Amino acid sequence: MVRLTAFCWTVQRLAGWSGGAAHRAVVAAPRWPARRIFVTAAPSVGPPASGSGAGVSEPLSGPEARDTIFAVSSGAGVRAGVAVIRISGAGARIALQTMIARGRLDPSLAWLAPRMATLAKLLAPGSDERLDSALVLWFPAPRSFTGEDVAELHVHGGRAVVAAVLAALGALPGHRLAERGEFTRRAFGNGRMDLTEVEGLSDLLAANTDAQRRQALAQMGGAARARFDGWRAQILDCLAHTEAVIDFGEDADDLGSDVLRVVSPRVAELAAQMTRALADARRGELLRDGPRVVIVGAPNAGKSSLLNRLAQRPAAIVTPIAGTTRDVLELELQLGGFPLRLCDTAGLRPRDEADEIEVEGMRRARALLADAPMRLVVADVSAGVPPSREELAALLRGEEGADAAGEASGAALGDGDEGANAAALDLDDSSLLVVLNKVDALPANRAPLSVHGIAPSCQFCISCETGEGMDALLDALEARVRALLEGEGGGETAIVTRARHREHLEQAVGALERFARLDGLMVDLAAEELRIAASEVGKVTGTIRVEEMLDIIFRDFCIGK
Ligand SMILES: Nc1nc2c(ncn2[C@@H]2O[C@H](COP(=O)(O)OP(=O)(O)OP(=O)(O)O)[C@@H](O)[C@H]2O)c(=O)[nH]1
Ligand SMILES: [K+]
Ligand SMILES: [Mg+2]
Repeated sequence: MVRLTAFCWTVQRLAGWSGGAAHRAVVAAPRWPARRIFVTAAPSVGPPASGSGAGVSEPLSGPEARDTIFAVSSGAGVRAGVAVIRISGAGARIALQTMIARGRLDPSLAWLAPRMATLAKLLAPGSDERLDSALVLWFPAPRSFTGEDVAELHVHGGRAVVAAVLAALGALPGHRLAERGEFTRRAFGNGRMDLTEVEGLSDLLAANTDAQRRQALAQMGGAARARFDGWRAQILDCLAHTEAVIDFGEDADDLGSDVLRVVSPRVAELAAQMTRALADARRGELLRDGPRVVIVGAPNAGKSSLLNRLAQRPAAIVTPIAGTTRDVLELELQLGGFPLRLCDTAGLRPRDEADEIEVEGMRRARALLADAPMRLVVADVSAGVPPSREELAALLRGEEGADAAGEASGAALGDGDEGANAAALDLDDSSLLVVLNKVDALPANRAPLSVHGIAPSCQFCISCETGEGMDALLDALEARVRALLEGEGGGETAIVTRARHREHLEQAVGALERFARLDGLMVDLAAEELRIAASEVGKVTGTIRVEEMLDIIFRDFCIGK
């Protein structure tokens, strides 16, 4: 990241230095909303825009800002065999006309077949200095990723090559480096993608596991969009029927009951469909982020050793001193193609045996335990005695029990803590696995150990030292993570993949439910509820735009995407 930033700075400075003052302003200007449009129809480079003439000066905002943007799309700052530089905007054509030897001979670009790779010599604008030979791809608008004219230059990946080509592009009037996610933002602005598809693309770029890749691909391909658009269209249809009644004025009351009689079952069915989509145990969101698997237990039980075993590296400090771990240590892992976030925590013990730092560590451990979708409770059985069910329950509950939530230091735990503690207590919950560790210290011919009163399928004898029993534990963990993320649909992709979707959908369902409670005399109110529902669903796909939300979504992208 640091390297990337530093690299871009160099390019910006190079570009600014090689061009005139106007170019410098264009290239280095930090934000895009308040840009000006540059008319780039002239086929030659000509003198740079100087604030009048070539520049049309009414300020544009949002996706309408129409500079020609360019960026390395193949991972800036990375040394690789090939670097892909993408150019989007009306000026993409100019770039090809001025920087490609054949483009100068025949500016009509007739020799450049759309969407076909063409080998070409890249020249510095205004000189015959050869920058590289490149594969050039030309995607005339609107059949391109952004919906604008797009050119791709596949150049050699050396830093000097890439810097020289970027500097040359920056010297063209109206051309500037793209910002984070700006290509995608233009694709969205031009209707090439809706917001859920944009988010799918963002998730695809971030996907670390197969399951994340599958979900992201489905979403990018419009799976969620189709559902949300379908719902919105149906709500709008119901709204049209309802609004028609309002126009009948005096006679509206009778008509109102008639229409609501027809529309109501449809609205109820829509609310039911949306409620079903919401009742997915948040698996779409969990899969994006990776569910948390929290390791808890008494000090020295071997929690950090277990984390290191699972991570296959010494990520956490392990010592024989009880109370070694204090902070929460979280690692991202893959298990059977699924992501998870494994958390090591401070050992749980009576407060009066712990120092101040440990007490804070335990508070954090309990807070995590409370809403973790998976828990591993580790116990040391090297003495040959497994813990009792009651001992485990007491460990998870903590002596403070519910009163911890009321304390000032526990404020971050929030109001729901008492209930959450009770949930953490449920030893029969299949999200909780009991891990009996250090069996290597037991005699070889020992009788198998187990905690009385806990299902055999939920407890595992292991040794972090020798690795004994790890396979069975991993199998069980994988099965549970799979069940959590695939749900009962057995792999049908979730359409609610972000809290944002959930919030809007809940609002929409709320409006539809209020609609259902109105009678035929309140057609105005009924129409208003439908309008709210349609608008909330529209916010998910971006049909209804909320600028702040767009900023947040596109900020997640890398430069060049
Ligand atoms: N023999 C044996 N020793 C183990 C095993 N697992 C952990 N230990 C030892 O137990 C001690 C404590 O291990 P840790 O992993 O630090 O335990 P912890 O639960 O993280 O401890 P705290 O962070 O202090 O709560 C260390 O000396 C480990 O080497 C095991 O499977 N067999
Ligand atoms: K320890
Ligand atoms: Mg530890």
